[in-house]
Order: sequence, then structure tokens, then C-alpha cells
Amino acid sequence: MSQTISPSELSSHNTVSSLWIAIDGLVYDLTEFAPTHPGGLSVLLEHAGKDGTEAYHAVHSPSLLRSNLPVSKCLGRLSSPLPASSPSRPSPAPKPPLSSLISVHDFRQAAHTFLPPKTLAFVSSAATDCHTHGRNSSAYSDITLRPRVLVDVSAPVSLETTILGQRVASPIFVAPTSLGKTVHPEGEREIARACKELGGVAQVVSTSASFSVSDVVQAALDHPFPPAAAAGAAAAGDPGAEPPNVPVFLQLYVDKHAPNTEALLASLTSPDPADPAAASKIKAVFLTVDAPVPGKREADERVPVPVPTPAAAAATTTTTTTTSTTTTTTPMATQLSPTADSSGAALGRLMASYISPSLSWESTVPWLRRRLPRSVPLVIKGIQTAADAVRAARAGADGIVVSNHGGRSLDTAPATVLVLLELQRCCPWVFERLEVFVDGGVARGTDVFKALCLGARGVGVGRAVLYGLGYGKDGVKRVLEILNAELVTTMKMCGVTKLDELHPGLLNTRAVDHLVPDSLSEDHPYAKWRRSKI
Ligand SMILES: Cc1cc2nc3c(=O)[nH]c(=O)nc-3n(C[C@H](O)[C@H](O)[C@H](O)COP(=O)(O)O)c2cc1C
Repeated sequence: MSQTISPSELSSHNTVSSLWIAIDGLVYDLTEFAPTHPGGLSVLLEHAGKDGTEAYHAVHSPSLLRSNLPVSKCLGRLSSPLPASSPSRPSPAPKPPLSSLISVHDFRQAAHTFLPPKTLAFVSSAATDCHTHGRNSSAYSDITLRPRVLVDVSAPVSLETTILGQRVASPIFVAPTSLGKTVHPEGEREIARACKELGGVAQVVSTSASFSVSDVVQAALDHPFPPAAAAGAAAAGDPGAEPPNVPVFLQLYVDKHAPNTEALLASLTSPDPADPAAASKIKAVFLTVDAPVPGKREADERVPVPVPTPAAAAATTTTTTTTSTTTTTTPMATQLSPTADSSGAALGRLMASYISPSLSWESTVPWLRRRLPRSVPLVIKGIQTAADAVRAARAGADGIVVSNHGGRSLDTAPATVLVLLELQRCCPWVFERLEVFVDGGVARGTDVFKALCLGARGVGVGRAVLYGLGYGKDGVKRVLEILNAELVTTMKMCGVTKLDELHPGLLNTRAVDHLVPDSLSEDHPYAKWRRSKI
């Protein structure tokens, strides 16, 4: 790597057959890697022969290059720095003070005022007409509570429980979401710090996160214990008291190129003698199965693809890849302009190009089970029918997440709380065999309460956490604290002070019962399949 490379030499390697990019003053040969780049080849082509530093850091962690590319692909140092561009980004709108936000809805509204348009569209959008997205939430309000009164609820409520054998501070967990850096420069690492400060909230880290799961675990390990937990241990006079747990799970998208996934799992699960934490880096794997192809999220597709100003265009052709734009402040969006196609420019779709569409019960689940130590539970995320919950149990999964990707994958798929009811009706034994989780549309402590009453072991929150992340770790903490506090209030109002006292009898589901399938049959109850007529 002693070689120095001039800007003019760099600029001559700007094609698919020879694709070099400078990042942080070093020149990388990405020719072989480019076709498998998760964000697509065309993003790299935009930066080919140029300085991609800013675009790279907008979405990736500093360590990602080092961990994914052979050392030999770092060709040398750029002989002279490329002139810095002067992007004309509008300054972000001021944020309402954090202390003024007292509900998840407040956070959502606030995010609409300050997140850049492309980021907001990516985070908030859902598939096509957004029916499922809306019903995920509205189905919770159709289920009513049956409070018990004149019950002594003076005892403090502890939300501590276990998820997949891990001690957690709350049954509410952080659902996996991709590209955290589009919301906050520290992305998923900042979420990890918030989870630790809350005493060990479980966090599922996406394969498409801006930071690797190892980086996220490290951020949590490096972050100080919450003062309350430290004080509690000291007050108990127990120096050996267990520190707050760091329950980080990996959400897995299987790569079209299976060896990439195998290498990822091997690196995260095999004990590394030089790194005692390595063996415990991931406490479970959540295999996502509800997005074999990307959903059609029109709000995300529609946000205008930024058109570089003439000045910026000139700058990009001669010196730098950091385009200034007239329409957006999102660095990620500026990277993606050339990749917009006849379907639009959705970040979700562009990021999903590496995900394998050929997973199956027969091959994928046993293949994955063989690649994971027995101590690492396997959870299937994206179950939407009782029949598939049964398949997951029979395939040897340790858990399932009833999920429709927050309504981002297939519109008019059922609201997730209705699927929980379907499981209760058609295969109640699944709750004994597996840990059942649910996510989608959770915005209130009453929603969490209802899901727990229906047998959920934990309840995931996606967008709400990202809206909180707009304020960094304190925002994430506040979102989760609000939900925890609302859950405790609901429990006490319903005459309950312990999580294991929650049961379906605290709910009235009659308004939705007619929507819940009543059989495991794969057939329609009366419409007949006449294949010959098709
Ligand atoms: C911006 C965004 C990115 C997401 N990325 C992923 C992902 O990479 N992997 C995954 O399994 N689910 C992903 N999801 C789905 C969430 O894990 C979760 O199922 C969903 O957000 C729950 O619905 P909610 O947002 O209404 O809480 C994503 C959701 C959002 C909003």
C-alpha cells in the first residue's frame, strides 16, 4: 500500500471493468466487489474515479470497508487531496424541544418537521395504499380493555422479563431497521446506547444497518452503565451483582450469494480467543421472511430524485462526488440519483438488491440451523398466518415474530394483532413451543398491553424508535420510556402489577373476531379453486 495515486489516475478508473474510489484519502479497487454491493452497482459507478468519502460516511460505518474488502484492494494513498466540494444544503428545520414531546405521536409529528424529505419518505412510507400500515394501528384500537377495579395496585411494577433467554429491562424491544445513519450520524450505535441506559432493552440490528452488528455491540459495551443500575448494585452491597445485559440480536437477510451470509454468521458466532466478547456478539438470529422482494413504497419512490445544480454537476465531473442538490439535504439521496429507474428512487428497494428471493422452509431453515451454534436461537420474522406459525414450529425455530414489516412489504396483509388472535384460535400450542413476538403499529402502552395479553413475549417498535433517533440517544430513550410508562399505567388501571398476570380475559376482541380465520386449512372457506379454468 506504499503506492501513491494521482487524482488523474484515479479518474481514469471510472467504469465497471475498472472501478476505483477514494475514501478518506485511500484509493480502493472495487471492481470485483461492485456487482455484489448491497446498495447496487450504479451507486458505486456514480462515485467511480472520484472521492466518495462523504457519500460513504453518510450511510456506512468507518470499519465496514476494512471488514468487507481484502487488504489487497486498498491500492494506495491519493497523492493530493481532491478539492472539497461546497454542497449547498439547506439548514435543517429547528426541532421542537425534546421535553415538549410526550407521546409517540408527538415524535412522529416532530420528525415530519425536521427530517430531510428523502429520509422521512424512507422511514415513514409503507406499501402501495398503506392499508396494512394503517390497520396495524387501528386494529389495536378496535380491541377494547376490560379493566378490573378495586384491586390493590400499590406495588411497584417491574417490566423486567426474559427474551430468548436474555434478561431484558422491558418486553418492548427495538425492531430492526436499516440505514440508521440517514436519521442520525451514529445510527444504530446511538440506539444501542439508549437501550443500555434503559437497563438492557433488546435491540435487533438489521443486516442492512449502517453499522455492523459488531460495531453496535461494541458501542453498547463501551457505553457506561446506567447510573441507576450502578447505584442499585452498590446499594445492594453486591459487587458481583450482574451488570445490565446487552441483548443484541442480528436480523438476517440471506444474501443472494449464500457464502456471504455464511461468512457473516461464522464471524459473529465462532469464539475468537483474542476477543472474549465475540462468542456472545449475537444472542439470536432473526431471519426475515416477509420481504423476498422489495415492497412498492410509493412515497419513497416519489420523493424527487435530486438533480445536481450545474455547478455541482461540474464539480462532480472534475473533482468530487459530493453533489450539492437543489431538492434534498439527504446525502444518501444524492448518492442514489442515477439509480432511479422507471419505478422511482426508493431507498428500500435499492438497498434490497442483495436479498435472496429463493428462501424456503425445506432448505433455508435447516441450512441456517446448521450454521448456528445450538446456543443461538433462531427466530423467523414475518409470520402472517397460523399455518406458517405451525411450519416454523415444526421446522425447529425457537421463536417467531408476527410481522408484516410495518406494512412496508405487502399491502392488505392482515394487521399483526389479528394474526396473534389467529394463532390463539388455530394453533394455541405454538405459544408453549415458541416465543412469539409481534411488531407493527405499536404507538401506545395500551397496544403493548394488548399484545402481551394475547401471548406475545415481546413487542417490537420500528418507526417510533427512528423518530426518537432524530434526537439521538436521548430521543430513543424518551420514546421507550414513554411506552414503558404508558404500559405500567395500563396495567395498574386493569388491576395488574406483574407481567405474568396479563391474560386474554382483560380484552374484548368481539369487534375484530369476525376478521380472524378459524382454521389451519390452506383453502378458502367456500370459494373453490378451479385451476383448469385459468
Ligand atoms: C425504515 C425502516 C427500515 C426497516 N428495515 C428493516 C430491515 O432491515 N429488516 C427487517 O427485518 N425489518 C425492517 N423493517 C421492519 C421493522 O423491523 C418492523 O417490522 C416494523 O417497522 C414494525 O412496524 P412499526 O414501524 O409500525 O413499528 C424496517 C422498518 C422501517 C420503518
